[in-house]
Amino acid sequence: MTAIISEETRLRDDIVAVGKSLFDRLFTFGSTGNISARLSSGELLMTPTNASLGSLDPARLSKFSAEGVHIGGDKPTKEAFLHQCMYCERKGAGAVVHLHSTHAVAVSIIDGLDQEDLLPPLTAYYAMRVGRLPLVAYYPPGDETLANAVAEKARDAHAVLLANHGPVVAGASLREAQYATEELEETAKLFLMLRGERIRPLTAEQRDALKGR
Ligand SMILES: O=C(CO)COP(=O)(O)O
Ligand SMILES: [Zn+2]
Repeated sequence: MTAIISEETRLRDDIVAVGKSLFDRLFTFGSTGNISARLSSGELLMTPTNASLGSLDPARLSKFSAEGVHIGGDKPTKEAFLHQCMYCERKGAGAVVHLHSTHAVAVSIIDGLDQEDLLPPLTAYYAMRVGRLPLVAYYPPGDETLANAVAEKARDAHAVLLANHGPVVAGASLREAQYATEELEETAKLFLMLRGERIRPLTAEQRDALKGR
């Protein structure tokens, strides 16, 4: 007999697998970071507050109705409003990943970078998966007034960097959000490694040639 696995069961398992993979590879630490994903009904699954992404329980993920009401699972991440505001601004988003990945956090603390586009297009994959990375001003974690600041920046960018905190990235699918978050972190690492060197980022023409890839 073939078991029919529902969309929700599969998505719950995917969130747990992506969380564990990111945690095991040191993309976030302790109980930091949170993940959400959207079901075709418009309902959202989210990681619970104070949970380690390395040991999530699929049955205990928080669930929100399409109208944004918490309807099941453990108490949701304190950044639930942040995830919800990304879905509002990014209509095609199927998932949102927020991490405290070290090199991206370091970039979020450097003064004097272009606040509308923090990192140069060092590689083709950064240009393809992230594109532009604006900075969102500092707010304490879980501060709901952060939503307006994020909404403003997320209107024209699917990845934003919270000052002195970490990245928030939307993707059409959970895998796309994961891959873009990883690309962002690796590019932040490259950027820090190359500080003080004369560098040769992609030109505008080279970037344009990547559109649609
Ligand atoms: O990253 C975090 C806060 O910004 C983690 O918070 P939660 O444990 O509430 O998800
Ligand atoms: Zn955080």
